[in-house]
Amino acid sequence: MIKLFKYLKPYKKYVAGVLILTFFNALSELYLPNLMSDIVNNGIVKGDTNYILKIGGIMLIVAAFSAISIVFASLLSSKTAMGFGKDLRQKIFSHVEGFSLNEFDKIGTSSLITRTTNDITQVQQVMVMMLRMMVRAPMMCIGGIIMAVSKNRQLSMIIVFVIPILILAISIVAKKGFPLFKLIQEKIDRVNLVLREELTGIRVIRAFDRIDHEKKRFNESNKDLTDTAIKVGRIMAILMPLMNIVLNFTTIAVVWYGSKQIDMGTMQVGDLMAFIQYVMQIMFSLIMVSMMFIMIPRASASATRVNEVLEIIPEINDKEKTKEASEKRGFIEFKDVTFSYPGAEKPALSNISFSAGPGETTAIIGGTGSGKTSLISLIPRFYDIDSGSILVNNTDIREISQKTLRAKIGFVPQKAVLFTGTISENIRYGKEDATDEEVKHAAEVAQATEFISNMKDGFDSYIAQGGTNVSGGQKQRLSIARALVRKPEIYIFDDSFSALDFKTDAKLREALKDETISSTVIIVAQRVSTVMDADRIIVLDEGKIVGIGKHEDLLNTCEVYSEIVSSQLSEEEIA
Ligand SMILES: Nc1ncnc2c1ncn2[C@@H]1O[C@H](COP(=O)(O)OP(=O)(O)OP(=O)(O)O)[C@@H](O)[C@H]1O
Repeated sequence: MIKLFKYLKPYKKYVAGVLILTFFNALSELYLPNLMSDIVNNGIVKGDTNYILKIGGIMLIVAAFSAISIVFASLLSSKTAMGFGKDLRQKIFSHVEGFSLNEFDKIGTSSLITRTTNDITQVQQVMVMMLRMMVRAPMMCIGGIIMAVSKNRQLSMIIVFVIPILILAISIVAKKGFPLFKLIQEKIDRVNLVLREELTGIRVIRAFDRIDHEKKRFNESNKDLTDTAIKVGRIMAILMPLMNIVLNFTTIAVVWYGSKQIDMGTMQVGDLMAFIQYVMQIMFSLIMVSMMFIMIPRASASATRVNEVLEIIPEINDKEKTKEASEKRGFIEFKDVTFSYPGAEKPALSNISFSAGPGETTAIIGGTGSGKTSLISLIPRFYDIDSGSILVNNTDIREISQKTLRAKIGFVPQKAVLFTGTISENIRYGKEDATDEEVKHAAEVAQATEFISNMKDGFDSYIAQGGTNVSGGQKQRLSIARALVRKPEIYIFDDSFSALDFKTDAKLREALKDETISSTVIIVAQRVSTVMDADRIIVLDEGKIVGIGKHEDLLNTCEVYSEIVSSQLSEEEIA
């Protein structure tokens, strides 16, 4: 958790303020019983009303000072903790933004969400408590002991006897509870994961009538979390009554021996009353420390999880000195590229070599799992390759900054992703400063204008979370428009026409021809009709190129291609 303290740096003035204010608060609280003993011994016992009023007045001032200082200390500590949480969430978010897809797979989306929300809140809560208790608890404990000893040395022996008992009790309870805290956070992760899967997969769950099964799965993980939390709660619940028993017995002992001393005339009534208050203060400060001991392990389990994310060094980084790609536009070259996913037994792609240039359309076809998506994911450097090189405009993509590289690319993913916001906002995602004309033009080329104008608010119509209020084909067209508005050097379409009917697919490809005349186009497709006209067709099979050329050539030379073609087209279409 200490590692996270560096995020407190911007708030050091606040932290200093809290420490100073709690210091004064503790001082005044330690002073109050002393004043009370004075009022009893010299005012009440002697019947001196003036003295009572005078010391009473001072007591009121000290109490008011104590109250004001604690109010401001609370305010500052809350501000610090909230700011700390905000900064940390921001830090995680921007760090995670730099992750390659491998790192996302490693931690998992659900866990990343829990870590950014719940885990940070745990750390934040303890931060507030620590700020307030760090100075106050030791001061009240040590100060209380000093004051108590100064009031009566003999009676103080009771405290010496009780403190080790308390410390022992706290340590036993804490030792039992510690391991369970980490477990709780992991179980929250699990609940989040199940919930996420169930919410995103609700249609499949209903269609396959698996609601009962999913309910059971959620109940199991929910119960698991609850059981662990109850277990921790039970262990921790012992602590408070235990403390109270010790506290009450201590008070009884103090009153017992104190009254005997008063009887013998070796102690004054006021001193006994002050002594009892000091004992209370010592005990309460110990209770506070023990509460901190309860919360710190949980927060430190959370802090470890947060640190795990922050300590991941993204595999894909820009070199210190990045090159600008040359003046050339849109040239792509794969030179003997081999790539494997981490932990995979064999490469997803082996010895891939080809080149593509502006004004050309390169299509990639192959059976499912043949490596098409993997291949095009390498161009924007979503993953780094094992061997070989990928050149864009004659420069290795590892030499160019990721920002420069990606600015050259208009990427349309296999699964269209839209963001909450209006249609025009979604299209403008490709180019922030696109004019209304540019947005409209992109929509037109993507064959989206018709359905957009049929929507209630046209381009201002609202896209619901996850794009659920538009159809699959409409989503695809909007994500195509988003790439088009960028006017990039390189277009990558990953099976992006699959949800379109044949007519729209043909119209869209026709409109794209004019639009992409000076750009390099790479299209991944399952349909032969989509790739037939391409300048170059790459046929993939089990991660290897088994054919490369034009449609007519491949029909005669590539067995895999002719099999795909004959399974899809009629004799006349092939000719
Ligand atoms: N993130 C990943 N981690 C590990 N292996 C993966 C990952 N993504 C894909 N693979 C594996 O790589 C191989 C190629 O997958 P890829 O998605 O590139 O195929 P594809 O040709 O695009 O298939 P489809 O047409 O079904 O989309 C498959 O065997 C797949 O199991």
